[in-house]
Amino acid sequence: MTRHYDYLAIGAGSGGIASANRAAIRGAKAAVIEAKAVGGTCVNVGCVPKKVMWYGAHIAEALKYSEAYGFKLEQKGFDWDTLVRNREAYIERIHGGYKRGFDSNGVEYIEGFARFVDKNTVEVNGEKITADHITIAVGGRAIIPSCEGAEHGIDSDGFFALKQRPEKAVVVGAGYIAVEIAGVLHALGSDSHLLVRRERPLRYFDEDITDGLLERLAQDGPTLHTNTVVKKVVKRDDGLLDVHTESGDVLNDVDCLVWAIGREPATDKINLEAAGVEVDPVGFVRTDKYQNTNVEGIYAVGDITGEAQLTPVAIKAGRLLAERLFNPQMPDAHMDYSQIPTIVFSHPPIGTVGLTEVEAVAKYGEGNIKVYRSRFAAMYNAVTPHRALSTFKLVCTGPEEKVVGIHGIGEGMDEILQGFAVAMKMGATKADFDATVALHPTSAEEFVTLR
Ligand SMILES: Cc1cc2nc3c(=O)[nH]c(=O)nc-3n(C[C@H](O)[C@H](O)[C@H](O)COP(=O)(O)OP(=O)(O)OC[C@H]3O[C@@H](n4cnc5c(N)ncnc54)[C@H](O)[C@@H]3O)c2cc1C
Ligand SMILES: NC(=O)c1ccc[n+]([C@@H]2O[C@H](COP(=O)([O-])OP(=O)(O)OC[C@H]3O[C@@H](n4cnc5c(N)ncnc54)[C@H](O)[C@@H]3O)[C@@H](O)[C@H]2O)c1
Repeated sequence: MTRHYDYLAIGAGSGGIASANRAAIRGAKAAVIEAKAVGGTCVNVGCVPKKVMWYGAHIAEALKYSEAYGFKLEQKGFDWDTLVRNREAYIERIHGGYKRGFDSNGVEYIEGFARFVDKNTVEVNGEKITADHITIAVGGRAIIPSCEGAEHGIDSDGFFALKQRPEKAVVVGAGYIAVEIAGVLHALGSDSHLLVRRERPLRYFDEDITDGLLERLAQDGPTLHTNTVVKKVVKRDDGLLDVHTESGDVLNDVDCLVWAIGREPATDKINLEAAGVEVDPVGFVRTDKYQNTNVEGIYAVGDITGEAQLTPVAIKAGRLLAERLFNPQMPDAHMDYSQIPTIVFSHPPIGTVGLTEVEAVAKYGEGNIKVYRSRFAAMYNAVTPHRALSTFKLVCTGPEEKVVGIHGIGEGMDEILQGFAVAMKMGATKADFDATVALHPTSAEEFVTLR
């Protein structure tokens, strides 16, 4: 007997889970197949453990500020193991929540690695499973460079598997993951080094914001090595690493090397050819705006599509796909990939939505852009010896000064952005921002008092 479903998601990560649950809620007989752990990258080796580590780093920072707030604390050290244990217990509870969600929605959870047999059939653990609609939601994995000794480094999965705090860590890369991991390690007490190939990390972010990041890194952050490319990694007899750069420098005595140079799609082992699904030269499954692949009845959502690689994007795309397929009220449902807000959990966090100043000038012309920015000391650290500046910025266009870009680096930016992203999505102008009464005293009020 072959099991048959109306809807089958391959991969129980953000996109697969969300789409299967929504399909079942809309009445479809749905299943999701997972090779590793329910929740996928985000829950197990991504957003969730990262944010827990970031909160740990946040507490370390608060302890540093505590003296200026009058606390006389005797610190007895930091126990990495406790933080990791509590983090993993929390993730276990999330797993339980997902399983209960499947049960209550009527989604079948199948453990195993799926491979296509034909356009309506996959094979899992030797069993053939068929479905009318199949969604590829298999996500991606870290890229490891090909330099000599690269195998001595770990990726972000390896970072979350660390049993103890590294003494000296080198993190290679200039994107979200590199900035976040290097920042956490620094705050938790490792001698942390961030190696970027060019002149700054997060090069595609608004320059005022990355200027702010550079300033903060120089004040209190991992040591930044710009224009630095790793040439080879040598593992010594004592187990430590020497990381050699193209320019001849060597970072010695490294006990943790993390590669964070981007992620690649995991489409190579699922026998897509059998289904006739085309991938781009990198391996991403390109879709139309309805998440349709080139094969009828096969869809793709999440990181595997090469679109903004963020959990809420995978979730929204997955849910909207299920609505389109199984909810007669929503035959045109599809994801709007414009104006996606995003946070980098640096120290302090960076938040951004819409166009950078450079992108706005390219799109609308220099004469049609008005930029408002504020550099200010957040009260939180201004009363301590660790006074540091935040940068908030609005990019506006046209005579009505429609807000097309919101950017900030500063304490609380991770929680501030969401509401402002709603305003921007609704087409808010600078005058709308100004007409809103400020919340005082907050950092957020800077956005409605910009001159
Ligand atoms: C370190 C890190 C930090 C991150 N932090 C954030 C953050 O703070 N905020 C944010 O929005 N995003 C963050 N992301 C990105 C986010 O995790 C991804 O965008 C999101 O998980 C993508 O969801 P997905 O469903 O496309 O894929 P995934 O979550 O990767 O899920 C794919 C699943 O498919 C499974 N699978 C693969 N092949 C098969 C197969 N053949 N059969 C069965 N199962 C299979 C995998 O085991 C995996 O569980 C982070 C990512 C990383 C790596
Ligand atoms: N806070 C968040 O929302 C969050 C956090 C982590 C990851 N993510 C998602 O996961 C995706 C992957 O993150 P990422 O940081 O791995 O990738 P990324 O694409 O953001 O950044 C990779 C960086 O590595 C650099 N790079 C590439 N090859 C290199 C090499 N050989 N040597 C040195 N540097 C090299 C690139 O220039 C780039 O800056 C992100 O694009 C993001 O969408 C999101």
